[in-house]
Amino acid sequence: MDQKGIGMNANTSAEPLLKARGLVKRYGKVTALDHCDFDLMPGEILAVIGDNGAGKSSLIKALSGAVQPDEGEITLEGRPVRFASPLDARGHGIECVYQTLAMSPALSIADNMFMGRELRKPGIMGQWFRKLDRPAMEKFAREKLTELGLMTIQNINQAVETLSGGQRQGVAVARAAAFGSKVVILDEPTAALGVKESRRVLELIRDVRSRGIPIILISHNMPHVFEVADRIHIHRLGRRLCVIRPDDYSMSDAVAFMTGAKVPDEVATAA
Ligand SMILES: Nc1ncnc2c1ncn2[C@@H]1O[C@H](COP(=O)(O)OP(=O)(O)OP(=O)(O)O)[C@@H](O)[C@H]1O
Repeated sequence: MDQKGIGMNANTSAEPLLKARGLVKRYGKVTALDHCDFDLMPGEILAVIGDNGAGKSSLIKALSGAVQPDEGEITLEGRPVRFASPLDARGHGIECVYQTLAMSPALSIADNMFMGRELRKPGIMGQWFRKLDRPAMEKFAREKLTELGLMTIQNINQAVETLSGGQRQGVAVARAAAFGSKVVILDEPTAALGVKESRRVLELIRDVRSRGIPIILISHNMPHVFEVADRIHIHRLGRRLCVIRPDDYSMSDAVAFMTGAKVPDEVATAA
């Protein structure tokens, strides 16, 4: 079905930046994605919510190259894509920050920001002896963290294990935003954080959006979802049930849709 009838923001006329149609993912006898559709509009924060086991992770994994769907099509900026791996998806500008952050705790912030993309010294030292250009990496990391207002971090050479949970999440998001990403996917970014740190991460999510990068936010935290999301994709039984805007529905409506206690009306029809 198309997007008619869904109350949307100023992006309504735009084409989805990232779109999926009819995604199917089976694990043996379990159908984790059952002809699932998905639309991420340019510049929006799209929350993905759903009950445990509804298939949210499977959807995100399919969109970020961590699993290959058995059926269906994904398009990025209107072009069909097929991601062989998360690295492949990243190469196309899709950055995923997982719950279990892919960071090396003992390495510095600068090192973590560059993981797999280190800058080498110019000339023979870099090309043949693989010497890292540390000053350039530190400068870049410092600039990016400052841009996102994350310079509460004192020392760029500080090991990531010495950072607070919120700061770590910040580094991961800064990393995603710094490398020219087209889409940033955040999986439960506030799950392990305290109130103050969660606040900071929510602000950071808005900052990233204000830089024009759309965000997919998977979260079980309804107040956070309702606070930052432009639209909310509600996932149920392996597919998109509907998409709502936080202004049009209450949190209890969303939970009722998610659990099947209530059937969405046409304002919320997208599935
Ligand atoms: N690797 C796997 N092997 C077998 N079954 C799987 C695998 N991954 C997911 N599933 C199954 O697919 C279904 C959807 O799981 P998925 O993790 O995508 O849901 P979810 O909405 O992210 O759940 P949660 O909120 O609990 O993390 C579940 O029934 C799950 O058991």
